[in-house]
Amino acid sequence: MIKAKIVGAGGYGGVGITELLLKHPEVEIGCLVSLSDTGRKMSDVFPHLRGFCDEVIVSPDDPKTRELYDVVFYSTPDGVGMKSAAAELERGAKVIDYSGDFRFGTADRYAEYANFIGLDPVHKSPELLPNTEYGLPELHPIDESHRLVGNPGCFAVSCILGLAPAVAAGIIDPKSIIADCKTGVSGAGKKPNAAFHYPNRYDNMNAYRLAGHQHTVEVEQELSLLSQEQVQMTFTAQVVPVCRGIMSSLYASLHGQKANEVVEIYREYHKNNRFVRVQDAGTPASIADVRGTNYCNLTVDADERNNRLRVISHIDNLMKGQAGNALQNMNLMFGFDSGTTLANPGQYP
Ligand SMILES: NC(=O)C1=CN([C@@H]2O[C@H](COP(=O)(O)OP(=O)(O)OC[C@H]3O[C@@H](n4cnc5c(N)ncnc54)[C@H](OP(=O)(O)O)[C@@H]3O)[C@@H](O)[C@H]2O)C=CC1
Ligand SMILES: CC(=O)N[C@@H](CCC(=O)OP(=O)(O)O)C(=O)O
Repeated sequence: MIKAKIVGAGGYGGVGITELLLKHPEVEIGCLVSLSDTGRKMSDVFPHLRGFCDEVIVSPDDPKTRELYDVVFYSTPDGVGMKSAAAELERGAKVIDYSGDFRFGTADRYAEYANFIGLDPVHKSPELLPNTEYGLPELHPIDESHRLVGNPGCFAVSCILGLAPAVAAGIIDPKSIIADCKTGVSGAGKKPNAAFHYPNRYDNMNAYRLAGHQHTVEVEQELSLLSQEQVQMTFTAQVVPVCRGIMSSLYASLHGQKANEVVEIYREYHKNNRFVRVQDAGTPASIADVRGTNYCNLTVDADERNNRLRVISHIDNLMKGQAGNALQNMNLMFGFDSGTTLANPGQYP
């Protein structure tokens, strides 16, 4: 049995990993840390956990936080994990951070990301960066040797899994990619603000951060590793009035392949990726098929009239886009089966 600490337990990613770990046969939740929910039982903050997780949430400076936990999840905004992950690693813990803090392997790459989104470009623990892994196990095998993982961004997961086969096979022009991505409201986290007030969200939708969304950097980074050329894309994030789910519509210019050939390339690329399901355009698909699951469903197609790839990628932003993927990483980092507590079909409708 391993012990877990969850920092940011009071937020969506924190409750998400709590729900999953409560069902995990090899993990016990040892410590829940947050800011404004300090002193409250987890089940008072999230009543559906009553009787399942009545642990009291502690503040980041509580002595309990300094005990040794085998795994520490940072479900916190950018800039939190990078300040205390080194101490966790020194104590002997393994660390999985959900933010952008450990998605880049050098201080320069981190600075590029931070500058792109207007954060302080100086990483607080640059010495850790050579040992971090970009935590998308479908592209970067994760195993027991890994001690620090930067869990990817939610849109990034949907785009990278949906474009990697085409980029790796060289069947598209890597400068022609368009990612048109829609997310549910939970993507913005739990803290209320005016833009996410009910009247602004209900019966409404909008594109945002057109000047530069933070996930552009990691998608281009990861796809460029698979390509002979630097990948550049046009990325449009949109928020739509659903609670959880991402639908990314991905387009690029093909070099003449037919739809059935493209589907075969995708099936071959993802054949060992248990959480990626490839289907052709004849099969209906929606976010309802992945809600509450760790699956990424890819509908793969070619518009043969215009010689264009079209892939529709569906994930649950809080699962494969966040806590589910984090648990997949944890399973691999501790030598458990990657699907422990994750290999289930969710609930429908
Ligand atoms: N929501 C999504 O779809 C996805 C989010 N992410 C990333 O996951 C991370 C968490 O996101 P999400 O769950 O949506 O966010 P939430 O805002 O729902 O949760 C963040 C939590 O972190 C707590 N927190 C903030 N600073 C600290 C600190 N210094 N020490 C301890 N706890 C702290 C907050 O406490 P308090 O509320 O009291 O301030 C809150 O409980 C972010 O990095 C986000 O960008 C990644 C993929 C998808
Ligand atoms: C609706 C909304 O605001 N969604 C968030 C998704 C959060 C996320 O994935 O956070 P990271 O940057 O840590 O990956 C966004 O677009 O920023």
